[in-house]
Amino acid sequence: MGQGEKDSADNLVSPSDDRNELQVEDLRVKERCFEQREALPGEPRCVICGRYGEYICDQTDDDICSVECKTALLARIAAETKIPVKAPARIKVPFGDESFCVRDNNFPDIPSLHASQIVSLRNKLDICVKGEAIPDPIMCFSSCGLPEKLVHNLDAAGYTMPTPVQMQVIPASISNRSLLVSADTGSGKTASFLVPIIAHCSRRELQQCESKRGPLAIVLAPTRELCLQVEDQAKVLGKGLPFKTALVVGGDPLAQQIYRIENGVELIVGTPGRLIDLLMKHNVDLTDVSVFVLDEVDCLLERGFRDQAMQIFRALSCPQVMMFSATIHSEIEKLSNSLSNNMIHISCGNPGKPNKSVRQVVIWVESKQKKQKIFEIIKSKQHFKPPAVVFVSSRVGADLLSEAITAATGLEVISIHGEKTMEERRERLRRFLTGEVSVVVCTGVLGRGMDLLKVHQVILFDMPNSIDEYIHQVGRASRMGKEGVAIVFVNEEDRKLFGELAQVLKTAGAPIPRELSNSKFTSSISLGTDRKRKLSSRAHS
Ligand SMILES: Nc1ncnc2c1ncn2[C@@H]1O[C@H](COP(=O)(O)OP(=O)(O)OP(=O)(O)O)[C@@H](O)[C@H]1O
Repeated sequence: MGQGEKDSADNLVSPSDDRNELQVEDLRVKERCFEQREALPGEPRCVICGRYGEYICDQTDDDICSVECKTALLARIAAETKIPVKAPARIKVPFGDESFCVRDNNFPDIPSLHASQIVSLRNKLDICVKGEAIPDPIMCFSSCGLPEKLVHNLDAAGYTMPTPVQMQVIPASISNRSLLVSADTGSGKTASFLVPIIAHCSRRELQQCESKRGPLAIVLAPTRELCLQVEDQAKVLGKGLPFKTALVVGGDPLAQQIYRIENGVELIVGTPGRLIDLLMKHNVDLTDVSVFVLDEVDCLLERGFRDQAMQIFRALSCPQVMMFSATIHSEIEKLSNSLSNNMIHISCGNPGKPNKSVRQVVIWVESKQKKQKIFEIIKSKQHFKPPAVVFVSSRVGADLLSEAITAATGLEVISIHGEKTMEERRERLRRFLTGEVSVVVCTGVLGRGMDLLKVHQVILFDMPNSIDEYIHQVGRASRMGKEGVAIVFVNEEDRKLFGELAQVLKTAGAPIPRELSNSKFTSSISLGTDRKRKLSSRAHS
């Protein structure tokens, strides 16, 4: 079919037709929207996913791109006009054999949300969306055509229902849209990109469209620990499906990583530096990569990483791009629009601020008193809530402080930072996560994305370099909305952050130390108070 030609929808098969069992080779039209290309300027767009609207739906005359989108369109209309649309019989298959992958039902369940319900659902869940033809949010994992084994794995992982960010990101991602997503720390962003990736890779495998091919998706993250965590979660959710992963980070043997990729993986999770190595020096074939995720995107597009991330992006053949962080600013938004057109912006909860579930306790501590202060906290049964993470600003500081706390309190305290070998970082993180050790002193390597499940207390011994890093570090104390505490040491040396810190504390309703609120580096704007009136009243007193 020539470009721009419109095929009569008579050739389109709809779920109500007799032939429920579509055979790929029988299809003369695109079955799934990801097979369809992006619409060129001036071309019709699919009313469901926004890709090239190659066909006209025979029942509504709308532009659509595939059988899948036709189904979604008819289902939505049926839901609105309450005409029951016969959903295909689901094939129940026993999950005995781990290696068994279940053919997913080819058609999404009937979405039961009316247009006005969608608006109120988004309002209620603080989901803000910006873009064209945005797919409706899902209410449950089984309502968007995921492989049944994947839904089973989600349930087994305790994910009984999607979080707000997952409700909106998963359907948008499955519709192959490029996304820029900002949502609170600990709100489930990782699964929101892993679930569609696993579904996409499993389908490609099921269709056996090519016997030998390269990886299908890449997730980029700024730290090795975060890559480890993302890959672990991918393995858990992809268990028993035709889905293999490769971890590509510095510090691990390069040859093993290349060998694993060349033996066939669906997903690569890596840090920019090592991935560039594979691309440039070892010519790993990434032509089949159709999904590119940048986790902690604001960090990856900062000076140090940006060139590498863009170099990897340019080596791919115009993939679906999905970018995630809890702190995304306008500069990142502008840059993201250059990576893909027709981008959907999704914002959930209260991003750009510390998670509301974290109680911020900021105390003024002179640098010379910091050690004594942290010893007191850790020795206090009332204030110390292990397991705890202590953030410092330097690698040497992490080693020295962990030794000092061990000596002063008798507790075994370990340090993690970039100078340690990958084995040491893995082993120390394992000991902390398994509860063998109850305090870890670290630099920013654990500051972003790390899902330190049992941690509900963080101590910022040193303030980080930016208020964004502050938001991510205090965010380690609360996952999925569970209460946590962040104890923060601040003094004059942190004056460049006083304004933003005071603003963040004021917004959260957290107490502000007098030295901070009275400092000349804390502008009245950040405190929302008129200091002149305050000073003149003191002049009279
Ligand atoms: N649908 C769900 N139901 C229950 N728990 C979930 C669900 N989705 C994610 N979780 C859990 O919530 C925790 C936080 O998830 P995740 O680490 O993906 O958050 P995040 O938004 O990426 O956080 P950050 O911004 O800090 O990286 C994890 O322990 C994860 O297992």
